[in-house]
Amino acid sequence: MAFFAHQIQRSFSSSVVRNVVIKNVTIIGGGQMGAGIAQVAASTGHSVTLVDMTDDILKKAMKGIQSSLRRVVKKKFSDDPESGDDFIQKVMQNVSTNTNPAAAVTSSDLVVEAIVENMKIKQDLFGFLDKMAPEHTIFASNTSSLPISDMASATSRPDRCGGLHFFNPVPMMKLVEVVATSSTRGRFRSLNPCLVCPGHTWVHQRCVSVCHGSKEDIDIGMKLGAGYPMGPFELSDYVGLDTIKFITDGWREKEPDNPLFAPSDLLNKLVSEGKLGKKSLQGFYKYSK
Ligand SMILES: CCCCCCCCCCCCC[C@H](O)CC(=O)SCCNC(=O)CCNC(=O)[C@H](O)C(C)(C)COP(=O)(O)OP(=O)(O)OC[C@H]1O[C@@H](n2cnc3c(N)ncnc32)[C@H](O)[C@@H]1OP(=O)(O)O
Ligand SMILES: NC(=O)c1ccc[n+]([C@@H]2O[C@H](COP(=O)([O-])OP(=O)(O)OC[C@H]3O[C@@H](n4cnc5c(N)ncnc54)[C@H](O)[C@@H]3O)[C@@H](O)[C@H]2O)c1
Repeated sequence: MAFFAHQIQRSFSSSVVRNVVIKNVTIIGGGQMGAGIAQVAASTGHSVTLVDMTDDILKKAMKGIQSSLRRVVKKKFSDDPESGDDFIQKVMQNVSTNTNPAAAVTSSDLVVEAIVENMKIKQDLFGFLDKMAPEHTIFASNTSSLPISDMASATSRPDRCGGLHFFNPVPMMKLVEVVATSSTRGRFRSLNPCLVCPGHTWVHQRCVSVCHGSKEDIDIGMKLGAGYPMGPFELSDYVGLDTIKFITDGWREKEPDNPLFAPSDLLNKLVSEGKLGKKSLQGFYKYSK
């Protein structure tokens, strides 16, 4: 994770990208993923600007980063709590917030987008930021399922666009997928991580066909029998049911006849009722603050 900013550079053959020193990182979207990415970027010494639409959202994000850092420090500095406090203070000093994306990218070396999983909204953002950011700035998306090349096409810098797909919760998960496109001609081939993940389609199939009344059994079964830390319904709540819906609707648009991607009435109902999972305190399960 310490070298996350360099991973994207290593996947590009272009010297323009490879020679950029990444110091200033702008994260657009201060939800669960954006806040986590801001935390790891700031913890590895980068100067981070976190952007979202309102100050309230950003305040909540900063609070979340601070409490996650406390959990990290509890382990990392278990025998030296004072150094732990210093670490938290230093990391928090590396993060500033802004509700104005244009101002936030003026001296950015790397922008990581972590907003809603919707191509049109992401393309609008990429197109807008392209006009505001310096020429050398690299654009990355944290998308779960959308083609990076379609976002890159909204910019004049497709050779400097890629994917940095972090996993949730970012401070705990050690995997980051680096996604290149044909324009970046990198060492990595362009891929759409979640579109090729059979586990996820298995979950979808189960949810469509058998979830009525048996989610607890499925979750317990997968934890006890397969060693998963969370069952598929718990994990869906953790990811966010709105995000899951965006992803699965996108799959269906691409392959309308594939029975694996048939719509889930239950998922649609929960999302329409604003039951988005852990972040709204209700999804498949109920949660307390
Ligand atoms: C109808 C439905 C259709 C479904 C279709 C499916 C469609 C496809 C879905 C695609 C989704 C794609 C999403 C995305 O693109 C990709 C992803 O990110 S997938 C998610 C990947 N993440 C996981 O799989 C997480 C699995 N869970 C875990 O690993 C653990 O449960 C946990 C989250 C680490 C929590 O651990 P627990 O033991 O359960 O709980 P604890 O609270 O005790 O935590 C343990 C340990 O971790 C520390 N910790 C936890 N969270 C944080 C944090 N945010 N920051 C810092 N530290 C954290 C905690 O302090 C504990 O430390 P300890 O006390 O042990 O020292
Ligand atoms: N949730 C996960 O487990 C997970 C894991 C990996 C990747 N992702 C991807 O990360 C992205 C974000 O997911 P999330 O779970 O953090 O979502 P989230 O709903 O928690 O947060 C999204 C944030 O983006 C903000 N936002 C929306 N449009 C914006 C705009 N135009 N400008 C600035 N801010 C804007 C929202 O206010 C919100 O705070 C999605 O593309 C998702 O697919 C999610």
